[in-house]
Amino acid sequence: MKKIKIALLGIGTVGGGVWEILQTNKEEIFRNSSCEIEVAKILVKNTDKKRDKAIPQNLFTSNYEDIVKDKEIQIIVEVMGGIEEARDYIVRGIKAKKHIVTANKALLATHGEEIIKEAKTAGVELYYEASVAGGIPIIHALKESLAGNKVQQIMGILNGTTNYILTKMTNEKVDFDMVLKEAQEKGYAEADPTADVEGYDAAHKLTILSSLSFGTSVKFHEVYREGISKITPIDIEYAKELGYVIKLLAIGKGTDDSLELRVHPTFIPQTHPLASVNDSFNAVFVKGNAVGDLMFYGRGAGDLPTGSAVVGDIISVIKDINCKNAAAHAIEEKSNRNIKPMGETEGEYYIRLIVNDKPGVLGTIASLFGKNNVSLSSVIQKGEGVPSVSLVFITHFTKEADVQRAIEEIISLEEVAKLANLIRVENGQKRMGA
Ligand SMILES: NC(=O)C1=CN([C@@H]2O[C@H](COP(=O)(O)OP(=O)(O)OC[C@H]3O[C@@H](n4cnc5c(N)ncnc54)[C@H](OP(=O)(O)O)[C@@H]3O)[C@@H](O)[C@H]2O)C=CC1
Ligand SMILES: N[C@@H](CC=O)C(=O)O
Ligand code: NA
Repeated sequence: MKKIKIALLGIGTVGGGVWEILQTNKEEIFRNSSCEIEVAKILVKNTDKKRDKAIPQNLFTSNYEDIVKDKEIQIIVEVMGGIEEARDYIVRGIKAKKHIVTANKALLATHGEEIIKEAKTAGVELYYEASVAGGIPIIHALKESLAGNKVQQIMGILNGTTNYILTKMTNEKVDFDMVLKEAQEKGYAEADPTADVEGYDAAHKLTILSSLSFGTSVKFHEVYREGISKITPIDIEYAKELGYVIKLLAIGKGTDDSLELRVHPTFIPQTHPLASVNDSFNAVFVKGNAVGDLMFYGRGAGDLPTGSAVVGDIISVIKDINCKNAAAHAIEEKSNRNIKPMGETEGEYYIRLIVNDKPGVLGTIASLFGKNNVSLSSVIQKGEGVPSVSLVFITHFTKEADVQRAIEEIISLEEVAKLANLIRVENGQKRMGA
């Protein structure tokens, strides 16, 4: 029986899932790869740590040299996280002619281009299915099954933590801070939740997805990013009243000459397929010019779902080694499309203002929207009889820069106390009259 030796860099949540799948699904893995996979070494920070899996102690090392210098190890599986150390280990592994599987979205979003170049130069394989939407096979789908399409749009719920928080806020009408605290206590959200709640994690994933979808090298800093920490139960209630739900969406849209890349809270119609993706689930909606609309749904995190993607990648490497099939990558391709500045993007907008309820205030605000080419489709006023009221507007299809200019002028009015929120609306298409 042919045996292939691999090393794991890390055996935390994801590494533990990989270990478990390799033990439990030996038969299936052999059937699909014609190989027996042996974990020859595991890199950890602390070799003395008590582990809840029965792993032979002699596999552990805290010295990367034990792995990179071992000629029998053919595949390095990086599931340790972090950026600079992971980059160094991966590049050194590639130079030592080892194939790489990684789950590290932060690394790929920041150094993907360099790593892919190194892998190509060395003639080794690099797979990263687990880096976007965990167990959902979206990378494979874009690289293989959808390779004959011009991808026009990708729209995803790519972060489980924020989707869990927004779902709870929607169902239980509770504040962001309260749900976050509870999610941290239950271990759903990290102690430092910034990467998730401020949209960095989703933006890392969108960087990788849009590079593949649009065949161009997208840089992380080119993705517009806004998190969910400013969303309140009031906005969620207005969304409901207007027929929407609020989701943190990662959106990539491509035309022949430009790309739009953004992560932000979004109003989506209650009837949109992404509206019913709840709790910590992920989903990716893809529109291809041949295939039409597709939706991928599943678990974007967790030991076994993410481990499933990693083990699938290990098997792909084994197949490639055996049939010498070079993988195609787009992260390194140079763009011939401009990334649209946020001001040039177009859409509909939900705008909530707190104003002093004086005669004429609505007219003044409406005329400032009009003066800046922003046409309004709905207006709601709540809080009659009190000095401050909420004024809620949904605009027609309009340019972001026009909306921002109108808001700047509106909030400088004496009668306007503040802009309580601005949330972009995705209707999928321009509506009648927009
Ligand atoms: N958790 C998830 O559901 C998902 C995670 N990912 C990605 O997978 C990667 C791993 O995440 P996760 O499993 O959650 O991480 P964990 O923190 O659970 O585990 C990290 C593991 O790597 C080891 N490690 C960390 N840093 C070093 C280092 N500098 N040198 C040696 N060993 C190190 C740790 O060692 P020790 O055990 O000694 O502490 C631990 O075993 C990340 O890139 C993450 O973004 C992707 C999709 C989903
Ligand atoms: N923190 C991420 C998990 C892995 O990608 C999430 O909440 O989705
Ligand atoms: Na995936």
